[in-house]
Order: sequence, then C-alpha cells, then structure tokens
Amino acid sequence: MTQIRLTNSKTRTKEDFAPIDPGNVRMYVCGPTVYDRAHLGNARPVVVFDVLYRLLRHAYGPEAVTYVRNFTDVDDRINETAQKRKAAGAAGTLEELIAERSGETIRWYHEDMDALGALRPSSEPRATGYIAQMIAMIEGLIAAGHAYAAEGHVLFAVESYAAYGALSGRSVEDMIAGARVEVAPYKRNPMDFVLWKPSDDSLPGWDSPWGRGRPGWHIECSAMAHDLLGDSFDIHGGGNDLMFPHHENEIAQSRCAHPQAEFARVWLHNEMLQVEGKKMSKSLGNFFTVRDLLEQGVPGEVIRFVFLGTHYRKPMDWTAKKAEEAEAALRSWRRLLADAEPMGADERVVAAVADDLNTAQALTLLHGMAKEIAANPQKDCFYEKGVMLGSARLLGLLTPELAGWEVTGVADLSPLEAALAAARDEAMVSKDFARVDAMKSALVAAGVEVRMSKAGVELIPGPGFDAAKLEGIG
Ligand SMILES: Nc1ncnc2c1ncn2[C@@H]1O[C@H](COP(=O)(O)OP(=O)(O)OP(=O)(O)O)[C@@H](O)[C@H]1O
Ligand SMILES: [Zn+2]
Repeated sequence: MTQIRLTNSKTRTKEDFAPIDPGNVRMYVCGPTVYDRAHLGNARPVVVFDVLYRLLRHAYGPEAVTYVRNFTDVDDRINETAQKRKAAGAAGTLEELIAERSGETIRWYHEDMDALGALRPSSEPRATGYIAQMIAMIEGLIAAGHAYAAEGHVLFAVESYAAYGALSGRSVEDMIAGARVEVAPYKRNPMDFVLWKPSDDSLPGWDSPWGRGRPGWHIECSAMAHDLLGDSFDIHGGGNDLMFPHHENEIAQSRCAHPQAEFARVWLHNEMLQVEGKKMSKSLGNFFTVRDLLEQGVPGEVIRFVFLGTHYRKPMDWTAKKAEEAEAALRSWRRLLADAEPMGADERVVAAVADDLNTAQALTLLHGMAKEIAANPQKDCFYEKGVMLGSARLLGLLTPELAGWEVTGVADLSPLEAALAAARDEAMVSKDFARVDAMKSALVAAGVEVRMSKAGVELIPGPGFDAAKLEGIG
C-alpha cells in the first residue's frame, strides 16, 4: 500500500502516516465562519484537504475515511447583518434572520466549492447544533480545575495546562509579552480565553449554568470533533493563520477534557494565499471572492489547477499568467483524453501526492505523460491515456463534474482541421504554400494553437480563443 508521509506541525517533521484505525481514518478541518462569501484564500484549504481526502480514500478505500468540516454559525458578523436587515424592516425574528444569513452563506459556500471540484466532506456540522455538547465539555473543564466562571463568562485557565503553547512553540510569558490581548478584569491570566460569554437580549443566546449566553469559537471545534470523531483521531487541518490561538486553544481544551486521549495526532497547516506579500483577508480588504473569478469566466477547474501548482506549505499568489497556463494545459489535456476511459493512477503520481501532497510534482508528471501521448499519435495510446486520466482524477482534475467549460463557446474545429490538412496536401503538390500560411495566421489570430505533423493537423483553442474570428477561414 501507498505509504503516505505528512509534515506534522506538532513535531515539525515529515512523518510516516499510520492511522489509529485503517478501517476508519478520521480527519477534522476547520471550516468557514458563515457570515459572507468565501474569498479565494478561504478556498485554498478546501482544495488542499480535498486532495488529502482523495488520497486517503485511494489508500484506505472510500468507505474507510471520515472527513468532518464544520460551519461556524455563531458569530457577531452574522448577527450584525441580521440586525441591519431587521432595522431595515425585514420580516422575521432576529433568530430567523440570523438563520437566514447563515443559510444563504452555506448555500453560496457549497456552490462555490462544488465549482472547484471539492468533494463534500462526510459530515458538515453546524456549531449551533452542538451547544449541549459544548456546555457539557465546559462543565467537565470547570470540574477538573481547568476553567472558571466569572461575571457570566467561563474562561480556560492556561496555567492549568503545562503544554499550552507547544504547537506554535511559544511560552505563555512570550505570548503575554507579544500579544495585544484584551485584559478583562475577570481574567486570572491575560492569556485565559473565553469558553462561554453572556448574550444580551439583542444577541442570540442559549441557557446554560452560567446564564444565557453563547460559546467562544475555540470550544466549538473541540466539541464537534469529539462528538463526531471521538477522543483521538488522525488528522486535524486548517490554515496556518489558525495555529495560534485557535488550534492551541482547541488542543488545551480537548486534552484537558479527555486527558487519557491524544486529540489529533497529526496537525496539517496550509500556507496563505497572498496579495503582494500579505495574507488575503477580509479584514485587510485585499480580497476577491471565488464567485468573482467564476463570474469573470475563470473555470473552477482552472482555479483548482492553479492551487495545485504550489506546495500547500508555501505561500502563493494568484496571477492571470498562472490562470492562463492552467487553462491552456487543461484544454489540451481534456482534448487529448476525450476518448479515454479512466484507469488506475500512475504509481509515480500517487507517490508524489503521498509525499506530503507534492501536487506540483504530480502536475509535472502529468505534463510529461501528455507530451508522450501527443508525440505518439500513430501508436494506440489507449492504456497511457487511461492511466493519465486516472492520475489526473486523483487530484480532482479532468472529472466529469468539472467538464464542459472547455467547449462552451468553442466551435467544433474538426472541419477546419480537415480543411487545413487538405490545403497542405494540395500545397505539397503545387509547392505553393500561400493559402496554408494564410489559414495558419488567421487561426493564430483567433487564439488557436496550430499543430501540424505527418500524422495530421491538430487545432487547440488557447486562452485568448475567439470563435467569432474563425469566420471566413478555410
Ligand atoms: N489568505 C488565505 N490563504 C489560505 N487560507 C486562508 C486564507 N485566509 C483564510 N484562510 C483559511 O480559510 C479557512 C476559513 O477561515 P475563516 O472563515 O475563519 O476565514 P475568514 O474569517 O473569512 O477570513 P479572514 O482570515 O479573511 O478574516 C481557515 O482554514 C483559514 O485558515
Ligand atoms: Zn477549528
């Protein structure tokens, strides 16, 4: 079987992956806070962990992998939109308007991530569905001396957990020195973080032993992961912007609530999508949404390909040039493999993906396979094409779900291929190539790549393809 190796943020080394139970490999990934459309940065972990999910399913069997990705639907930014709508006269209670905002954002998220070819996780819990489990976990932490109630809040006492800071490699003293933490009067230590906070009448709230209130963000993931995956599970993922404080706090809560268990064995963090050296983020305002790109006509498969071109542990930018190259490669691959039946993925491609998700290497291998198939048109490449298609699908590329964009608006070029081939045959006899040359330049002007070999003529629409300019050629 394929030996998967992953860089574990906890140990800072690349390790052989060995699941607790190969019959049920379990992965939790922090999902979006559903207050607005996802920006392109938010899509990076979705694509990265989708590739890992596909790899795990390949290695252990599709039934043997459980992938949980949550929706954080308790958030002041969701409340704000609902309050604004209410103030503007929208019908319904505040609770209903909050549910409406989360609901529409989840629908958008699904539409946008489906468009990138991301498989839906096995389970997508919403935080609001797990309030009872969060309260139970907080009660357990208080009983064990790891948390305390003060002024309607419950706080986690970081000093009660000796390993606090181990994931991000900081000591509590360093954190206090370096962070601008809110020093609330009810905190025993400035780094203590909120497990529960009070809600006034204008905010959603749930009854609890500490009065009407709502959970802090970190406890949500601990409670959902525990309920759906158990005390100990295999992989926990998310962007590296979440390592501190979110993941540090998840570890503290979960390890203290279930001291006999490990919580997550392997922690995997994707690097950031950047804009001019800075993290793309809502707060910096330097973002565009996945929907913006799709509406500009960038196919979801192209966005996916661009993400796969950079290793997940490296920062990356989105550029028009990368998108163009991705589009050209995908167009020619889809054309090359139009008649192929998928077979098992090439072992070298599997090995690349299994080596800490080296998707860039996998794409290089696919380029090589495409070149070889194209260079042997007289050879029956049935097998090679099938293997290439199977390999691309391990990466979630060239799937039937993502098909179609490469032909929309694109004319059938085969009559032109025949016409150009016939013109060339005539020219070979007459030695007058003027017509062939004229056809070729007209095709190039229309954004078509012209490939002529002894075996025949191939016309491939490139990124700047314009079907309107084909008129009159041939
Ligand atoms: N620029 C980025 N590049 C890669 N991943 C990102 C980026 N920004 C956010 N993420 C990831 O997106 C996921 C969803 O995050 P979340 O919903 O908390 O983000 P957000 O609050 O909408 O984004 P922001 O960080 O812009 O405020 C997390 O795994 C997070 O690490
Ligand atoms: Zn989380």
